[in-house]
Amino acid sequence: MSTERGSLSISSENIFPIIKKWLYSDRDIFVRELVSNGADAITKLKKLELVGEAEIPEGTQYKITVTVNPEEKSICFSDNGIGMTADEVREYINQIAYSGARKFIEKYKDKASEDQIIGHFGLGFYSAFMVADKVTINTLSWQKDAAPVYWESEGGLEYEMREGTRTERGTDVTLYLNEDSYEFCNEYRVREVLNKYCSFMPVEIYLKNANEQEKKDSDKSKDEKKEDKELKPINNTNPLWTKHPNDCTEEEYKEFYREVFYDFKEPLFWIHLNMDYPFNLKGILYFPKINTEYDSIEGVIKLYNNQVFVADNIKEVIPEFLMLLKGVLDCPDLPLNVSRSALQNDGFVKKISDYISKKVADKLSGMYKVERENYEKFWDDISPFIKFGCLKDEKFFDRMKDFILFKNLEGKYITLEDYIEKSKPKADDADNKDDKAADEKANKDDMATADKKDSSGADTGDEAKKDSDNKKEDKADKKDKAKDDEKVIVYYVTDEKQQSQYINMFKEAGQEAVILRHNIDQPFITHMEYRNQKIKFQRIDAGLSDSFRDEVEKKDEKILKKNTEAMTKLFRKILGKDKLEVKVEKLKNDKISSVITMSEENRRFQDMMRMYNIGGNDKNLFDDGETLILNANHKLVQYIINNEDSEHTPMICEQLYDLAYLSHRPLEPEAMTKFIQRSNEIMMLLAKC
Ligand SMILES: Nc1ncnc2c1ncn2[C@@H]1O[C@H](COP(=O)(O)OP(=O)(O)OP(=O)(O)O)[C@@H](O)[C@H]1O
Repeated sequence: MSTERGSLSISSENIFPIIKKWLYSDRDIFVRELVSNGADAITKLKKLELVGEAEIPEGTQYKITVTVNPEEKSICFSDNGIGMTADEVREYINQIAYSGARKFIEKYKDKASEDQIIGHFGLGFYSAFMVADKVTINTLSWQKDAAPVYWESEGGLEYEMREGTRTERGTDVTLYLNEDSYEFCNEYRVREVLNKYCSFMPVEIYLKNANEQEKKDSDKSKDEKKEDKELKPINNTNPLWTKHPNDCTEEEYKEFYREVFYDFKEPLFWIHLNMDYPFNLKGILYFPKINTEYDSIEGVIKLYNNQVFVADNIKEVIPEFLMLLKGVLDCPDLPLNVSRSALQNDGFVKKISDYISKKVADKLSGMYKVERENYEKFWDDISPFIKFGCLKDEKFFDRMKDFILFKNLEGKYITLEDYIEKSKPKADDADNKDDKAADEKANKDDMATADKKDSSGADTGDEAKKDSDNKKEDKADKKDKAKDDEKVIVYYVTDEKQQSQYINMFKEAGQEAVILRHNIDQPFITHMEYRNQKIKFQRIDAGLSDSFRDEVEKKDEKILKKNTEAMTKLFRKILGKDKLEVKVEKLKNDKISSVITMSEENRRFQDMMRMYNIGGNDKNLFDDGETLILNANHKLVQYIINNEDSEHTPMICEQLYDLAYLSHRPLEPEAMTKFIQRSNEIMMLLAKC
């Protein structure tokens, strides 16, 4: 073959600046592209062998060798795949590779900076020119009697082709690096890049340093040379996700997790996705052990395309809440050479995302049904993730809503249904009692009306019926309305230490409450209320139900009212809080002197204001809506009621207020200082010193 020269028909002034800018952040991508080309060449040859077209000597070890040469400032990608004939080089390299690049640029030239492109697939061979001034190809086709071809191009605009010298089937692509890219002839740097992109490629990849090899060869004995041959590939060609789940052991899953995520804490459990239809998707999602004390949980989902790494955490493909997990996903069908915004609108991508979300919900609900014990054991770790998923993905919420657990005051895990069931009998009893009484009354009224009308002698049978019907309708209306108002209240605790006084009261009254102490719980319960209009969450200190109070006789009621008025005046004056609500009540637990309650709405609103730092030092804003309940069954309260003017009353009032406040929310610094001082004074009074 005579030497052949030509120019590559691309308009150079457009292409380079764009590609350079576009690839700037991850120039190392060329390694992935060239190794992938080698792997494709091997896969093609294997296929030809499979269909009986190509005859390959037995024992052939397919491999790709990446050789760095720091002295020559080059890097070479060598494979023993299909190779190319001169015609193929003309077609695939001179035309297709370049026309591919050109098409690509035409499509993205206006968007390159803003609209980031996901995978850089599609650029392939051309990406070599991002780091190299000169690129050469030495190739020999698998075909019988094929002649070797040598090809070179400087700058990627013109090429030269002639007969080559290669004697073994396959292709070498050598890049003579430009000054800015010398890092890519450093063995460690290249190893790093190979580990990033090629750790799980399906063909063995070896990394060599040409200079060291030469040195070793000259120094070494024969035995040592043999050792070199047993160099280990840098990759694992059969990553666990490619195996059938039935063939994987627990230890293998754990080891793979350590290997990929360098996390030496064992994962809680995992989901192995293995699907061929209607799209091809394989992967393993791990639920890592997390510490719920910390707010942020960061996971990583690695996305692969046919075992070639594409990127971490591509949110267009992976449901956002899954980013809290750690995992690998291999999806060969993904259109990765398109822009991110195109992916967002891609129905197919949406389907994948939905499928993954469904699989995760299936696994979790399956665990709930079959391995409830394990599910409970993991609950504290997985619940922030599940709740986040419920907030972000309505379908996930629908699938998971019956499998949300709540830890109650006894430390047992119950579902919302369990909770409702437990609080139902009382409500039902009351309901039934009321209904029965109302029914009886309505019947009696009916009869009385009928009697009356009858005795007057008028033919009012119909009217009486109408009247009775009206009453019944009225009753039904009222009942509906009552049902509407009668939401099941789910009481909850956010801080077991701080709210211990309320917890004790709840426990004594046999009242159920659940513990919701994670940050995600507030938005989550708001969402639950929105989705389930029959329930209402209420923090344990939002109010006291009748079950905490003594039954009060009529005459006592009057006294309590009078005391309430007196104490309101007194406390407002002493504390200087003229909006403070005070109530004197008879609480069953006579060890409790004072409690503060604040309506759920007010507290949520104030918590939100605090979170966003609105309202600053406006104390009045935050005192708004609180009620101080004084227990008339407690001796101290009785004392101040009876001794409003005593010398110690102001001190006792302040202390009672602070003690109640402490169970509700931490004291502000100034109040805390006063509280400590006052406590000391009280002890001094006790010690009479
Ligand atoms: N190492 C190789 N051995 C054999 N043929 C190769 C090799 N490298 C490239 N080719 C040929 O050159 C063509 C163009 O390569 P290029 O990398 O530009 O695009 P591609 O591999 O087809 O697609 P992609 O953009 O996904 O990489 C390939 O399709 C292949 O036919």
